[in-house]
Amino acid sequence: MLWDFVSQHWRHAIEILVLTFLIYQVYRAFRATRGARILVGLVVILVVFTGLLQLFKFQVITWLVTKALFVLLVALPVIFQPEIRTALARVGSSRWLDWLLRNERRQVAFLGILGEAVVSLSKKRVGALFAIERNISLKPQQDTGVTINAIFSPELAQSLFYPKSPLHDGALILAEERIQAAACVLPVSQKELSDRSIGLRHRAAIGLTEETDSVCVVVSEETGAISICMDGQIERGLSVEKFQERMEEIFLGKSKEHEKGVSQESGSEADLADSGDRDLDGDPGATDR
Ligand SMILES: Nc1ncnc2c1ncn2[C@@H]1O[C@H](COP(=O)(O)OP(=O)(O)OP(=O)(O)O)[C@@H](O)[C@H]1O
Repeated sequence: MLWDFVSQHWRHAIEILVLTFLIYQVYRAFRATRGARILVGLVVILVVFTGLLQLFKFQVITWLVTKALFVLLVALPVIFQPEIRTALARVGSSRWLDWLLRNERRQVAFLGILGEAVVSLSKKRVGALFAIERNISLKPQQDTGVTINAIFSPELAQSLFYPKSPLHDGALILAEERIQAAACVLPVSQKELSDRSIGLRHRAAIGLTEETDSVCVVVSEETGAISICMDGQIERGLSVEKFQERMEEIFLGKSKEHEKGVSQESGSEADLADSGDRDLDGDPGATDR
């Protein structure tokens, strides 16, 4: 009985909620403007008038009012032009937009710090493995290491990976732009890689990204080479510029024009999947799938 009622009317309930929300937002945007009273007055007159017409069933007047309403609808944006501009300006500075912009600014700052840390570790040939949490929680991997829960800074990252530091072995887990834990053990990929020289640090990065949607960044202790792992793929031997570019693409959704050129040169995604390897930047580094 109740189920029948719910299955018949759930769409109406959603419609009512959406309309209520929209009407309230329009009211909020307009309430402090000069035209708000005119709008309220118009709506009241319209409701009363339509009610009376329904009650007395005056057909000709109803027809006239319907036509006039159409003209009014076209005229409304002209009459309320200043109010609409103010309301739109308010939407532009709304908290939602602020939140989105702030979020992007935080991500940009985070990528800047990560870039600084990675470049410095690479120059000094200090081995490092960063695992960046996205939608899937890395709590199980965090629990294998030592909780840090600190603001992420290049200096702290370098100290943690410093070879004589007690926490330098294993991965640093980053989540919500903070260092959550250090010396974490990641699942090592078992798949066969075309490059057999790939060691455990890189395999652990591949392994984690096979199991989760996280992104891993590896700095090789041997060569200082920078790699990015995502979806079980590794992109190796990235230049600093290429690394920054790829990270922006992954986290900010920014794609650079000339990347199209690179992908055209090195073949489509499907070709790459077939070949099993791909060169990302013409360096000796390759991508293993
Ligand atoms: N399962 C794991 N999870 C996290 N880190 C790991 C794991 N296994 C190994 N490591 C890290 O990798 C280091 C060993 O790296 P190894 O030399 O085998 O790898 P590599 O991929 O060749 O890296 P590099 O180029 O830096 O030498 C260990 O000291 C440890 O810090």
